Amino acid sequence: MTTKNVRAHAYDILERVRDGAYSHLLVNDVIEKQRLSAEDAGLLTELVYGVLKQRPALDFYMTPFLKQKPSALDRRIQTILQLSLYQMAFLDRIPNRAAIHEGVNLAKANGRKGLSGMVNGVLRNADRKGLPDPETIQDEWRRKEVQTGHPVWLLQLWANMFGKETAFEAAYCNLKKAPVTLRTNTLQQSREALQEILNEEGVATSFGKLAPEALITASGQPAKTEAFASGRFSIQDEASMLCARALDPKPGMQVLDACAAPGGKALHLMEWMQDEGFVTASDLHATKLPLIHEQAERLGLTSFALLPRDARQLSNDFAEGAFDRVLVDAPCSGLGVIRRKPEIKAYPDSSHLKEFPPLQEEILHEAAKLVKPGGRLVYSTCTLNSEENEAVVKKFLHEAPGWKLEEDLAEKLGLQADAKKRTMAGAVTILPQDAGSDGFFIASLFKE
Ligand SMILES: C[S@@+](CC[C@H](N)C(=O)[O-])C[C@H]1O[C@@H](n2cnc3c(N)ncnc32)[C@H](O)[C@@H]1O
Repeated sequence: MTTKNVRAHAYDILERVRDGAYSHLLVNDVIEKQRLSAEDAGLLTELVYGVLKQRPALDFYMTPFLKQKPSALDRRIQTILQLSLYQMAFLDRIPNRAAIHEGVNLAKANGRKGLSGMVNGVLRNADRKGLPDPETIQDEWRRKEVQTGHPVWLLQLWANMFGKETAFEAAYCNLKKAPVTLRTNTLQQSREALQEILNEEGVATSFGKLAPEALITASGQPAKTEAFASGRFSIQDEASMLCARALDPKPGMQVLDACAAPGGKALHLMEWMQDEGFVTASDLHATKLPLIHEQAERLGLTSFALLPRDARQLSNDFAEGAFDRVLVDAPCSGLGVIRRKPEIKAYPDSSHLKEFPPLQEEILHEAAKLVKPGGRLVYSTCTLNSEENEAVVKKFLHEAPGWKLEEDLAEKLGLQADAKKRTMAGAVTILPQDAGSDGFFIASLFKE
């Protein structure tokens, strides 16, 4: 495949993401179906994620060379300019003239022949006169929007929660590449033994900082190893590994994962319990459940059942107090996983965030009914939004008598003071800058 074709694929993906598709699924799909070489796959990933991460900067760069605002451009032309400017501003290995030439060709190929002259003019001007410097932006929020690629509404949301400096730090961190983190299947070997096995297969790793079962990939392709095929590990973010630790189910227990797909935590819970006991992995979307079955087979795990259910109606299936442990890893806005899914920050304002708390509250109440007296309920999200995290838990505690937060959660998880200080007692908030994991929230509840 030529670099030119890789750009055309990147453009198609970016346009489809603007229509609501998920970048990581499309990128993986093109890499697989087109059988891209490692080099082409790297370039495609870089172009798609780079543009999605840096959109505010790319629009800022094109502005001096346009007659209208970037948002008023023909949408396809805006995407083509973003893609070309990304190569010019961020990729040293691509000469500007190649980026310009291919940008013009993309405009022609996508039915924008009449506008290809405009693309040519903007890009040539940018090349000749140089790109504007974000440091010259007077307003601090707008400047940070351009520098971090995060919209002002999101920076302000985080500044209200964590303070301005911490919020900016999280946003800068999201510009980095997310690590590929591996969860040792401790039923097969220790983390140290897995590290050696992977080393022999050409995958170098270091120990994770948050979870004792985590390895961080330094080089190589872990998903292509024999060790992966034979179930020695899974790929899972490190912060999300802490859910099993927080829930801490013992072998032989009855456990419910109420929002289980695609299954990372449910499978971890089975490993945690030595595959003894029973994990009911339930999810609203039946189509997502077979993947859990497939992964369980790979990992050699058998102690589970899959259940396609709306978590708001689980008490139709189970008696009150049927489970020793219940995990609610709730559907959320995903503001902690922006590095992996940068389109998450593309909303023009925060109004879409309002849809989540009512659903989260309902699921939490229903799940709580199913916990045995003396049992434990863990509520987690991969978002950094107090309305979906602390506020949901506080409202639940207010409405559900007898429930309390486990105040020593941060200590139990072995976390630094920061994770605890940022939120209420009995919960932790992990930011991407803490240990390189995703942003994550966990609260652990028990009923007296
Ligand atoms: C954050 S993801 C769960 C990730 C999963 N725990 C893991 O570790 O792989 C949230 C899940 O909730 C599911 N979901 C959304 N609404 C739901 C509902 N009303 N009842 C049950 N599951 C729901 C989604 O399908 C999604 O798979």
